[in-house]
Amino acid sequence: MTLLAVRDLRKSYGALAVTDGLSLDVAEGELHAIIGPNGAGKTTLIAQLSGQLAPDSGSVTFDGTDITRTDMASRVRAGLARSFQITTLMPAMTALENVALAVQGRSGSSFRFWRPVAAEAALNDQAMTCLAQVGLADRADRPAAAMSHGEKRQLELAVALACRPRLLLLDEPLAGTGPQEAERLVALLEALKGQVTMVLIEHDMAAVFALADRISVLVYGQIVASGGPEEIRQDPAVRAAYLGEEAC
Ligand SMILES: Nc1ncnc2c1ncn2[C@@H]1O[C@H](COP(=O)(O)OP(=O)(O)OP(=O)(O)O)[C@@H](O)[C@H]1O
Repeated sequence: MTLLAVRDLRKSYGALAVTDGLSLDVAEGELHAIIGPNGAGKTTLIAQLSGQLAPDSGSVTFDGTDITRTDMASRVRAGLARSFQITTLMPAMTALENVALAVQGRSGSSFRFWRPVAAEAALNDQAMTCLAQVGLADRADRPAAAMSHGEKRQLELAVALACRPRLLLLDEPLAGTGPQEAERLVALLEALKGQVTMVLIEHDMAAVFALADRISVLVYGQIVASGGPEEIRQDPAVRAAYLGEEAC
C-alpha cells in the first residue's frame, strides 16, 4: 500500500526550480532513501513533505488524504514526523524529560484524567519505551547537554518516535557522527525497519545501500530513477549523474 504519494510537486526560488515536477511513491513499511548530489533539492523536498515549506503546485497525499496545504503540527498528529536538522533538544533536561515532553505533546490533555503521580508514571513509562527503542535506556537520567553527539542523535530519534509516527522523515541522521556512532545509528535504523515507514536523506552511501528497501535518485529537482539498491547501483543514468564509478 502506498502511504505517501507526491505528484508533480513544484517549488521555485526566483528562476531556480528546486523541485521541478517531482513525483514519488513511498510504500507502507519500507525504508525509502532519497539520494542526489549537493543542491539537488533533497532538503527542500523534505521541508515540503513535513509541511515546513509550501509547494508552488502539485500534491502530497498521506494515507489517502491530501495534506498539501496542511500545517506541520497537523501532519505530526496524522502520523508524519520529521527528525534531525529540526528537533531542538532541551539541553538542561534529562533524556527522559525530553522524550516525556514529546509524549505529552502528542497526548495533549489525555493525561489530565489521571491522578498526577499516576499520570507522571504513565508518561515516564511511555518515554522509557522510546528511549529503550533507541538504545538509551541506561542514559535516561543524563542531561541532553552531557550526551555525546551520537547519543543526541539517538535521543532526537526517541523524541520523534514519541510522536508515534507512521512515517518518519530522516534528514541526514548520520551527519557529523564518527564511524562508531554512525555504525550504532545504522543498526538502530535497521532495527526500526518494518516498525515505521521511513524516508531517509543521507550522504553516506554505504549506509544508504545497506539500509534502503528502495532508493530514489533526485537530480535537479526531479526523480530520475527509483528502484531497489542493486537496480540503482546498476542504472547507467544514475552512475553518470551521481554515483560515479568509484561508488559502485
Ligand atoms: N530559501 C532559499 N532561497 C533560495 N534558494 C534556495 C533556498 N533554499 C534552497 N535553495 C537552493 O535550492 C537548491 C536546493 O537546495 P537543497 O538544500 O534542497 O539541496 P540538497 O539536495 O538538500 O543539498 P545538500 O545535499 O547540499 O544538502 C540549492 O541550489 C539551494 O541553494
